[in-house]
Amino acid sequence: MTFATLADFAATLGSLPEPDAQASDLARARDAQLTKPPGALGRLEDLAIWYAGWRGQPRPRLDRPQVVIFAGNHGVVAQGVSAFPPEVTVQMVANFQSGGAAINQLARCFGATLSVVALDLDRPTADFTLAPAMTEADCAAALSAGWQAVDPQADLLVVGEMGIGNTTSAAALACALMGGAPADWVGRGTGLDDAGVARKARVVAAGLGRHHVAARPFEALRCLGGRELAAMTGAIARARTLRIPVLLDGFICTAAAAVLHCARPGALDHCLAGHVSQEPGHARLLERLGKAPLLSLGLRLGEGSGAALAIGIVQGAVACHSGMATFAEAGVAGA
Ligand SMILES: O=C(O)c1ccc[n+]([C@@H]2O[C@H](COP(=O)([O-])O)[C@@H](O)[C@H]2O)c1
Ligand SMILES: Cc1cc2nc[nH]c2cc1C
Repeated sequence: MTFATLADFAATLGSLPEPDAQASDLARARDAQLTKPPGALGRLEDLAIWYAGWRGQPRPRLDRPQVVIFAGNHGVVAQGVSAFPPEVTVQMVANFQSGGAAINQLARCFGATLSVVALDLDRPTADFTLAPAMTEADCAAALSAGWQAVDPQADLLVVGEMGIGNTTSAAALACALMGGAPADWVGRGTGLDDAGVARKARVVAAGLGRHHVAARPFEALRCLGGRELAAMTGAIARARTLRIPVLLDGFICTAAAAVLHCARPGALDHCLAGHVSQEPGHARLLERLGKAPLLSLGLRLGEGSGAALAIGIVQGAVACHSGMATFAEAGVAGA
């Protein structure tokens, strides 16, 4: 599917599938019979039941995790908001393609396929302190690219990103969607010092002053976001239509997801927070979304890394749920 307008994309949120209640009920009943004290697998039990509901299978398999990394460049880097130069975006895309990045190693560890989608890297978005980051056509094209990147055969999706400057876009987007002050949403990103963080907050404030997007989530995405953020928004929505569970990565990924939540409450019910990153706005945003992260490892890399690690947690939960013997099968006495 290709979207020509933001309204075309928004229309896809009108009829989203829900989890299969019968599969969740049967999974819950199975969980109660497995050879462990009730609740002894903690959050893994809820995870397995959640996964079973979305997949529509009481005893699901998890065989085909997919990681997709979207890359974009940002005009707002002209404001001095990143510790790294913008050329790093295209250089890291080459690194992903040749297998040298952290995400290549992590995807391999968990048996996930990895796709890399570079979005017009030679045509950065506009500096949002001066103009909307994207035209409607650009934003719709990026949403479409995300939508199309999801493999319909995947049974778990990680969306990640690469884009020098994108923690500034994510902070502006989060502030527009959730309110509060720019200082609540900015952090060091790739390694700004205190003066850099203060400058970043002023840049976010300038963007919010210029674009009046309150209560218009897709306009906030268009004016303040970036192509890789819009692509993540599109991919997360597409996964929902396919009932593919999603693991959210760091601050930028979660800001992109929050657009869907604000446009249609419940639109992220198929998503779990893979981890909480070091970027201070991430924990705040997850709290606003009501999502408790699976991992908290002090990561601040992006590129899907924290969510990829969490694939292993979901694999563990599903393997126990679907592979364990019941008390009756194993001849183990109950409590
Ligand atoms: O995932 C996160 O929470 C995260 C936190 C800090 C930095 N990053 C990554 O660093 C880049 C953006 O940082 P910056 O300082 O250039 O805005 C981008 O490529 C992200 O993948 C990612
Ligand atoms: C080197 C580098 C690698 C990254 N991976 C994701 N974001 C990144 C930012 C930098 C600077």
